[in-house]
Amino acid sequence: MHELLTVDEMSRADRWAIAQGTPGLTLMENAGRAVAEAVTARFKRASVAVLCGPGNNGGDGFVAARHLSEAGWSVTLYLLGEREKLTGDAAEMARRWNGAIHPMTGDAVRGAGLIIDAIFGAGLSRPVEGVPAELIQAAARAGTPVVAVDMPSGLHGDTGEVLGAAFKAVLTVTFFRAKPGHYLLGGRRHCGELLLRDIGIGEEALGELLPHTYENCPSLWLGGFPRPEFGDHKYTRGHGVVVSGGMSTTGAARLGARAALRAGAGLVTLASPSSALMVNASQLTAVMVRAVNTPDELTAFLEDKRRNAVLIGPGAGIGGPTREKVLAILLSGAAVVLDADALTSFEEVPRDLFVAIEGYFAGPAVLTPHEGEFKRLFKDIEGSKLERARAAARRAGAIVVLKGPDTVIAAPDGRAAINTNASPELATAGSGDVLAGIITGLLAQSMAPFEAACAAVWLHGEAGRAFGPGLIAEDLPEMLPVVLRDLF
Ligand SMILES: NC(=O)C1=CN([C@@H]2O[C@H](COP(=O)(O)OP(=O)(O)OC[C@H]3O[C@@H](n4cnc5c(N)ncnc54)[C@H](OP(=O)(O)O)[C@@H]3O)[C@@H](O)[C@H]2O)[C@@H](O)CC1
Ligand SMILES: [K+]
Repeated sequence: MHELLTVDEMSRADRWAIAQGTPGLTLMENAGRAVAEAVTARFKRASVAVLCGPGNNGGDGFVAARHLSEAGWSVTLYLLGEREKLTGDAAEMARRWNGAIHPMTGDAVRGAGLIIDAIFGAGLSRPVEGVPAELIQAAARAGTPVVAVDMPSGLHGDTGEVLGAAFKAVLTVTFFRAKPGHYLLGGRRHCGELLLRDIGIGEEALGELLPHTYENCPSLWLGGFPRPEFGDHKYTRGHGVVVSGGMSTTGAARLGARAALRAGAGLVTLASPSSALMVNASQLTAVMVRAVNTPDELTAFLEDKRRNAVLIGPGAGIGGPTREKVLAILLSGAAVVLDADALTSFEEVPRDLFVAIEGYFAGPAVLTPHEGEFKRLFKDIEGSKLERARAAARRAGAIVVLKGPDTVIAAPDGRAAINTNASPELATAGSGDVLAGIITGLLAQSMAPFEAACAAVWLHGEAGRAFGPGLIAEDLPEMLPVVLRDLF
């Protein structure tokens, strides 16, 4: 499992390991050595500037400098602040460093072939300014490769936010478990390659911490992923329903329906207004189409409980009729995916939606907003993308998939996953409709909603990667067979 630890959880893991008998000095030695080993394995020998900060991140820097120097590299070490002010393990590692300790000045990286950034790690507590900020600019101007210890200095480990300024590393070596900030957008932009190294903290630490943030990887949901078994027939694989928009906005729903079918739903029906029936019917083959016009007709249509997962929103239109249909679906007890217009339709009355989701008869709900739709429904929720998705999931009582290059999937119980496999090609019209359709297809097969949303986001990312340049939304469902074959 790919757990992510917050800065606070990481320092608790450190303390736990120390309490279990692994000295802090050993952890720091292992961390610094791992950095030196990563550097010697990846870079040609160069003159290295090791930039050490006043805390334990700097301590790791002293260790890395020692190992690189012992390996015959030319190392110049710069310290931010006074040596006498170093304490604890970092002070001891400074004693073990035999070379000179230069004061950190604005020209510390001039002429360096490689920079090791050990200024600030998990202990970043305020915006970076002064000499470190100057060095960040100088490194960027010179194009000197930067290897970051734990976090690029300036990047916050929990939020991925840049405080003041941050190094853009080509490689970041972190320890035990990555942090959310490594994978949220700022981290993706600043960390370069991310290497995770064991430094002697036992896996049992996780049993103490009970982390609930994850990188979205198959290990998180593969165990619950529906796979057809011998003897299954189409009805045992679930029946997805996608609500179509009117005559001129039917394409989005068809994309979703196709994706639901490709994701494994046994049957998929497009619930279409009569006016759009011909348009839809002329474009569909395996997906069925039925005339469903009003909220009452939708209620009647969903009385057949085999129709167990419903997508509404793509092309649905904004306003009262869409709201009524959403409420009808929630009352039916089917699992529901609310996307696009189905979300925006509740902009003025979000409470009505949340109350309906919490309703006695309501099935599981998955909300798939992009940033704009999110702001319309959760106007007052602020913080990092991770914090916002989590708070929204709790408020709505639903799974929230906050989309973007670093999509976050959050559950009301506090679990959250950050997705890391999205390719920029996914930013294309209709891509979100396909994602909503994949979720619907998995829900139809009775996959648990948090896991279904995580799996769908991952499959969507892989499909985009598998197709590559030139991708349009229509291609995504057609890539699912390849992706699924690789997955199993
Ligand atoms: N614990 C362990 O056993 C292990 C930990 N490990 C390593 O330790 C790192 C965490 O160490 P850490 O907690 O000492 O924090 P660190 O990142 O060095 O920074 C704190 C110092 O920076 C200062 N400071 C902060 N922001 C600033 C700013 N903007 N501008 C100026 N100053 C600023 C801050 O000052 P203060 O806020 O106290 O005034 C304080 O002096 C972790 O990332 C990993 O690399 C590994 O060795 C494995 C074992
Ligand atoms: K650093």
